[in-house]
Amino acid sequence: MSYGPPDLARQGTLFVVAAPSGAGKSTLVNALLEREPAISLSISHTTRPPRPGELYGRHYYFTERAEFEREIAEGIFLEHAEVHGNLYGTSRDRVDALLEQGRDVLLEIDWQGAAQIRKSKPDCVSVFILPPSRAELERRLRGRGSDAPEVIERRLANSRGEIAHAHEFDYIIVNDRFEDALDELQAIVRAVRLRGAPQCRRHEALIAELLA
Ligand SMILES: Nc1ncnc2c1ncn2[C@@H]1O[C@H](COP(=O)(O)OP(=O)(O)OP(=O)(O)O)[C@@H](O)[C@H]1O
Ligand SMILES: Nc1nc2c(ncn2[C@@H]2O[C@H](COP(=O)(O)O)[C@@H](O)[C@H]2O)c(=O)[nH]1
Repeated sequence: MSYGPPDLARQGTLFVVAAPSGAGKSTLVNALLEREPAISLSISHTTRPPRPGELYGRHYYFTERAEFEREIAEGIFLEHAEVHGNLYGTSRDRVDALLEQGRDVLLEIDWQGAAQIRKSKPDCVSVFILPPSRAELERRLRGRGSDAPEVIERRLANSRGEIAHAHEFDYIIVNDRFEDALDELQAIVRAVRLRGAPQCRRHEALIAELLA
């Protein structure tokens, strides 16, 4: 589906959204895309088996590990990481093509992928979603009912290591009341569209000059 002519004079903005599993990242991103349909969501590749109802090409490009590893070697990924025992990656070509057409693109990835993206695309805008408490994170993961108990345990255990990287992101949103978190995410997107990259990064060159 197309949402009006792309702005060819400007590169699109790359938004990166990360969170511990169950914090509500996909729910927030899907609701954001309803409000901001001109943003393109990148569909990731993964070796994770599909959950009931998940479709190839809509939720993920589900891939065997051997094929994924071949694709890593071929360099097709803009970023890739092992998360909760499975490989996940973002293919480079589609993201670059959309950005060059002036489209804004959103990646829903983990903190390791976000760190790789920050190196290759320093103008990206990154957002980390926190749950309001550990108890609520666990409630959401169990309540979602999409993963086996041992998978939920693993994801909960991994959440500490993921949350330890929250401060590396440009923005942090606490997803307590859903509508408030969604408003915050939309406000970030709108502010970046109006004013460009986060304010502190736009002045990096001047700060470097003043410190020289
Ligand atoms: N603010 C909220 N209050 C209560 N429940 C929420 C809230 N946000 C999301 N949820 C619910 O929490 C569960 C987990 O949400 P979601 O699947 O979006 O998490 P996620 O961060 O994308 O996880 P993963 O990384 O595993 O894909 C879902 O059942 C969702 O409906
Ligand atoms: N580095 C990347 N991480 C990704 C990508 N796609 C998804 N993810 C992250 O994996 C976990 C688990 O996802 P799930 O669908 O199995 O629940 C979650 O944190 C995702 O953000 C990717 O392309 N690269």
